[in-house]
Amino acid sequence: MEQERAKVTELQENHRALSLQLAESKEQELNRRQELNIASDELENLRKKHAREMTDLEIDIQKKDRIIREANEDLRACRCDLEMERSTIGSLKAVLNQQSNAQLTLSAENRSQQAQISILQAQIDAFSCSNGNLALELETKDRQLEELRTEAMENEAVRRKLHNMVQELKGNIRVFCRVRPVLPSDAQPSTRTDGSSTSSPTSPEHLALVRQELTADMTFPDRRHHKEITLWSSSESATGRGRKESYNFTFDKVFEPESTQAEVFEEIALLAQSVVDGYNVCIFAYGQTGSGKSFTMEGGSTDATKGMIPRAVDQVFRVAEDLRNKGWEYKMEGQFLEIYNETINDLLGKDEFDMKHEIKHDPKTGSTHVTDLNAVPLNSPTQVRTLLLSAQSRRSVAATLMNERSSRSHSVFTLRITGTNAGTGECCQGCLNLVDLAGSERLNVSFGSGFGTGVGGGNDKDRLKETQSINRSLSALGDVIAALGEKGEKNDKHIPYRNSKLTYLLQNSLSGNSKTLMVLNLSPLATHLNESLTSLRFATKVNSTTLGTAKKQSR
Ligand SMILES: Nc1ncnc2c1ncn2[C@@H]1O[C@H](COP(=O)(O)OP(=O)(O)OP(=O)(O)O)[C@@H](O)[C@H]1O
Repeated sequence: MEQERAKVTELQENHRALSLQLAESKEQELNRRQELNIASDELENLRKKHAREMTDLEIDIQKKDRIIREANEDLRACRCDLEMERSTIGSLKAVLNQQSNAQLTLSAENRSQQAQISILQAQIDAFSCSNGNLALELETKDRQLEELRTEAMENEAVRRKLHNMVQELKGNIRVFCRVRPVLPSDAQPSTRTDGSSTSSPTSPEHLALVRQELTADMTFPDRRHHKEITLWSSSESATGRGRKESYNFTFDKVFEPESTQAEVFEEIALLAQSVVDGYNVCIFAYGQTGSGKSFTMEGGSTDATKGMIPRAVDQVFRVAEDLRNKGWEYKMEGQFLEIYNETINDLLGKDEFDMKHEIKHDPKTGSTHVTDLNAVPLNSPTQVRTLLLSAQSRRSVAATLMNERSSRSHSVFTLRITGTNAGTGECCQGCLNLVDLAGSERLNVSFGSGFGTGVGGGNDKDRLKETQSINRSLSALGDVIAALGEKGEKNDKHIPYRNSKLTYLLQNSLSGNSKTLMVLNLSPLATHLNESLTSLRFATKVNSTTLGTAKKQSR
């Protein structure tokens, strides 16, 4: 028992010792656990830190990778550049080689040119000796040229004077004849008399063919002076044989269809110039409707096609300007009227055509005046062109009521010029009348037997009145010219100027106090051959009419 007790005690002692050991172990375990917790916290922190550092490192690595890639790219580009530079250097070296070769050649050439220069210099030295002589010769030639120029100017003045004298001595109405070209509109089927028509009326071949067919047989035999025109007509004799008859006419100038406005004006220029010298000049266009009167007088809108009125005005202004430095001062004014149904209308007026105008002549000065007619001071040729345009539009406004007014009325453009020379005290007045007559085909009776009042056509009352009035005035013109032709030396023949407004207005231009030119316009068409022959006979009579000598209007 004792033993048992001792054993229990020993066991208890062991138990206590073991409990103590256990407690110590537990405490140690607690401590260890705390340490373990701390260590695992630290481990966690270290892990997080490590992860962060790893992320940073990866970003860093990526950056570095990018930098490396870029550096590689740069390197590649640099290599390319280097390659290119190398090839450039290679080609530059080749060029350099070529250039140095060329330089060698140039140097050789340069040396040979230097040698040539030396030779030339020697020649120049030799020439400069004779240069002095040449300069003297040149001076003499210049002097001679100047003398010739002065002589030419003097000759020109003499030529003009002689021209005026010839024109004064000639004393008759001069007549130009102008044939207009065939126009595309002439080839329209409506113009054709045979009533035929073809498939393509506007093709060039067709037009050429139709033109040939339509054109009257006309020739111009005087190739040198251009003064003749011959018309040919074909007819059938009683025996059925074809017969050709020719009609030859001679005028002061004949203009063929190809003639230009400038060529026609060249012949008229000196007449226009005489106006500035103080003469009265009258140019009138005569011919059937559509024969080119308005084209000749007024013309088209371009410089090449402008007609006699604008060209004459330009010329008058040019001459007046030239005479300025000889002390002459000029004043110019323009009037533009039409005679329609024996009534004068002011084409430069502002009102309706209801004003009555009367024609007055001053026997002392030989000047003509139309009452209440607008006289527009003219300062430049451009202003005249504007005036002509406004007159045309005024006429065409009337034409909407009257139908083709221009061929049914006479128009008269008048340019008056007054010149004074303060130095010499001289004064002169000139007057230029440019007349576009109504179509002459309304005259059915030929000149010489006296123009009748045959009616041209149409039942319409206005047309009848127009036709009668045109007939009256054109036949009055024929009568006046016939009477002037018969006047002879005694000067006692009555001239019926008062029989129409037209002849009364142009009295001073027709009575010998004026240089008068008639431009006969002809149609080239075969259908108008008879009308052309009538016009040519009338013009021939006019051409042989002696009016007297034009007088200079000066004080
Ligand atoms: N020399 C020419 N060159 C070119 N075309 C011309 C020529 N002459 C006339 N013409 C043309 O012929 C046509 C008729 O001419 P214009 O009107 O001048 O005739 P006109 O005799 O004045 O007729 P009207 O009596 O009806 O006024 C116009 O189209 C005009 O442009």
